[in-house]
Amino acid sequence: MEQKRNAVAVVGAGSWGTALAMVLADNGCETRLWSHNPQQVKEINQSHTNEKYLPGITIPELVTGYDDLQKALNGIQTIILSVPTKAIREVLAKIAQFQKDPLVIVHVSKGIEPDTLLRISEMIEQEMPKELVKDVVVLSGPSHAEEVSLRHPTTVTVSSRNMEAAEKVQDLFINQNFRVYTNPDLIGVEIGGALKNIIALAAGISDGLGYGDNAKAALITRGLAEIARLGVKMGASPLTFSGLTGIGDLIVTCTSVHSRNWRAGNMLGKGRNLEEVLDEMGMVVEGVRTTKAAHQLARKYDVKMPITDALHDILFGEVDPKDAVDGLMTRRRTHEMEDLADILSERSQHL
Ligand SMILES: NC(=O)C1=CN([C@@H]2O[C@H](COP(=O)(O)OP(=O)(O)OC[C@H]3O[C@@H](n4cnc5c(N)ncnc54)[C@H](OP(=O)(O)O)[C@@H]3O)[C@@H](O)[C@H]2O)C=CC1
Ligand SMILES: O=C(CO)COP(=O)(O)O
Repeated sequence: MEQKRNAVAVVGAGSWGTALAMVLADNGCETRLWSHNPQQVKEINQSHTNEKYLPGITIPELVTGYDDLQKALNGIQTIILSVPTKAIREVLAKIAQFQKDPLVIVHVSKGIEPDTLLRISEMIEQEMPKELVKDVVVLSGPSHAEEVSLRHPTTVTVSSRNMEAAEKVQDLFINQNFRVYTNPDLIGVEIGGALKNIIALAAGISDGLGYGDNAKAALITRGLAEIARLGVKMGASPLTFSGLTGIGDLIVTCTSVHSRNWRAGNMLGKGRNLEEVLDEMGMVVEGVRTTKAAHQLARKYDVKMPITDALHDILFGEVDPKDAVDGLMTRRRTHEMEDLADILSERSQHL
């Protein structure tokens, strides 16, 4: 593989941080993988494994584990932020305590913060002092860590307000197994990545209830319609939702047993309760908090999001999943494309 000589810090050694560290190492980068768990760092450095998050996978020698965040970032210009959305502010606040030079911050998380309703790039800009941020870039798309760590062909997209920064990140990650595209639509890329987790939970529930492929196709297609309606109202390009970070990530997450969101939904559909499902997963299920945020966003932007609302009722209103599906199927009859067409026409009148 092509040899490059950058040093990069990956902040967060869960499934995704570890798989991305492997891609960087394959590209010849000196890769520092930080975890807040010293035992895990010991395992990474001694056995070159991360059994909890990527069982059976050997991590390349160019990846070194760090449990000291300041040491991991010493002399580093680019960090890959790979902790769950809920942990982002806490980790950034730690970095801001010692960091002196501006960083390129590449975030790879898929969520929206409830209550503030901020996308992750906005959370980073709010949490980090301006002088410590050179650029913020998002990397997103249909990419299960389990398959990336096996070097199976994978495609993702990077976006940023500064497309030169996005192109540098494209160059950092791209290789023969990991193809990286660019897209200037930062809002669309972040919204697609975050909201697909809601639909993946719903698809898991549908499968858990014993429904079939027709129901799954309906959820993916109508799920995409409501994600696009909200995204376009928030300023995204409608085209982005037909790309990797829209339909691409919906397909992979709604149809794969690797998806934690699908798996959690599947258990809910089989009658388990949310608390015990999250305990059993032991890994992040981003769609739960993002459902709360999207339910709030639908009201803020006055957008119809019936699948999100139904999932909100199941997760937080103790509505029985079967009743929620019945509710969706008996909604007032409607035109398939009308709402998005209205939103686009309203938007063009404001241009
Ligand atoms: N897994 C995947 O295939 C993909 C995931 N993503 C996104 O990447 C993000 C991370 O997901 P993923 O790696 O899968 O999650 P995991 O649950 O696999 O791992 C999360 C990691 O973050 C650590 N962590 C949790 N809270 C904190 C904290 N407060 N401070 C420091 N570290 C913390 C965890 O540590 P501990 O072990 O101690 O809990 C763990 O190492 C999510 O937003 C996800 O949607 C995106 C694309 C693919
Ligand atoms: O985002 C992902 C794949 O693109 C991973 O999805 P889960 O978080 O549901 O596992």
